[in-house]
Amino acid sequence: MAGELSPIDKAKFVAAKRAADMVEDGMRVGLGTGSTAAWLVRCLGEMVREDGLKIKGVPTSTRTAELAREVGIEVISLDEARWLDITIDGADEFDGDLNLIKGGGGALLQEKIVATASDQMVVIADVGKEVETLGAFPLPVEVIPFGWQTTKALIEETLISMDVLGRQTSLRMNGEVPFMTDEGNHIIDLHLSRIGNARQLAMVLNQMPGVVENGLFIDICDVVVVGYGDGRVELRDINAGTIEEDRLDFVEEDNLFTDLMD
Ligand SMILES: O=C(CO)[C@H](O)[C@H](O)COP(=O)(O)O
Repeated sequence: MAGELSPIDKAKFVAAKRAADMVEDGMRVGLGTGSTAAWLVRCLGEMVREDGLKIKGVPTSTRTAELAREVGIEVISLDEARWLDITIDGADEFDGDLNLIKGGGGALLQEKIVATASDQMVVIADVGKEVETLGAFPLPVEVIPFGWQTTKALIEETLISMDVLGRQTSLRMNGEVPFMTDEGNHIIDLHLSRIGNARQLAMVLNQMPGVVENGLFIDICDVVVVGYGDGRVELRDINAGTIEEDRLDFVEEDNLFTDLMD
């Protein structure tokens, strides 16, 4: 039942539901990856089925593509869409400038390509993802499998030369085998605790041979919709410099929520 959901799940749900209201008929929509983004896809699916909303979705992972099709959203590729009106995605951390760490779900490469090809990137997150300084969440770096141990060592040396706190790195695993991204790459997680200069680190990492992309999203996100476990949502808009507050009643009144949880 709905009442059994944790406050974090409720927070994710209200953030997703509020962001779904930003999607209009005819839009090409980037669909993020992760548990919060999955709520968004379900909300949009309901709007397509029940309200006749007409959108085309560009998923950022095979997981999201499957879910989007399942709930009735028309799926197209980024190359078919070329440019998107909006991308809505989750995040692992966001700071006061709306810079992000993403890639906890391993989809950072497609997520960054899709978000960058959008008029607007909206992040949906529970309030626990808000940080003063990025870095407590391990920073994912996507690397090609060829020579990954050499790339890992190079990253460690660079972290030392940049005087970054906490220089441990680990290859992400999927059970006994290295985790594989949708593009057939591996992920090295950087355990840094605190990233002093995220902009510089993002640039340095991407210059290394073997590195495909890193999970720092700098100056990409426009709006964060922050969800709280009691149903409140806040919209933080970096361009307008505003914070809007709203409240959604998710337990009694939302059919999607109760249907899914029953
Ligand atoms: O970047 C991501 C996937 O690559 C996700 O957006 C991020 O990990 C947040 O996930 P969740 O919504 O499940 O907390």
